[in-house]
Amino acid sequence: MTKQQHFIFADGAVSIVRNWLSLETLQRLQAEAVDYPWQQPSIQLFGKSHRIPRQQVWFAHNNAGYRYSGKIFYGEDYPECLLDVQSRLNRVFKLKFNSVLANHYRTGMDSMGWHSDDEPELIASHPIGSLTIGASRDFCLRNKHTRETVKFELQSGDLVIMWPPMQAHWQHAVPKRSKVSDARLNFTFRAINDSFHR
Ligand SMILES: O=C(O)CCC(=O)C(=O)O
Ligand SMILES: [Fe+2]
Repeated sequence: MTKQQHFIFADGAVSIVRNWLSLETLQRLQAEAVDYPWQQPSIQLFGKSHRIPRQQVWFAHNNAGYRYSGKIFYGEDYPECLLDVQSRLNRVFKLKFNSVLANHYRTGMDSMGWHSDDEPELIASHPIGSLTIGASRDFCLRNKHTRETVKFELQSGDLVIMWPPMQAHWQHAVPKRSKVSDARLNFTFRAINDSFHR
């Protein structure tokens, strides 16, 4: 039995299912991800161009467009194992994920800053699901209004579901951890309106 934890806030909720991915699927997905078309796009910050501190790939049904880091990315076709995992998530939790941002944190020096997954092309009434493989990292949540923060350590195989209206009221981040030398993969599944950027 996998361990489940549910955190209910006044303005959102988070579920964590520890060890949701079997070791076999985890290894298959990790092997598949070696060949993903990883990118490290640049963003403009205070007039200067910076590469994001991690690698990313956007996969989406119907090659749906997603605007992040100031650019529109059109979704790559789904790799086989990632599609299997998404189908299983959709079946088990009765969800409609149709896109996923894959993140590769090469070491603890790679990170993701505070943000909400609240872009207008995402369907706000649908949860966000996130899977972790590899190094354990802290996943931090911060309430936009009260600044309350909550920290979870995510381990290989863990599934997180952020339920609406979490993205409207909370931000999340994966801070740098200089002592971590191993890589971490994260897959953040979303439901996107695929006719938004046409
Ligand atoms: O790596 C993580 O756990 C979070 C990724 C994330 O927040 C995102 O892709 O929007
Ligand atoms: Fe996010």
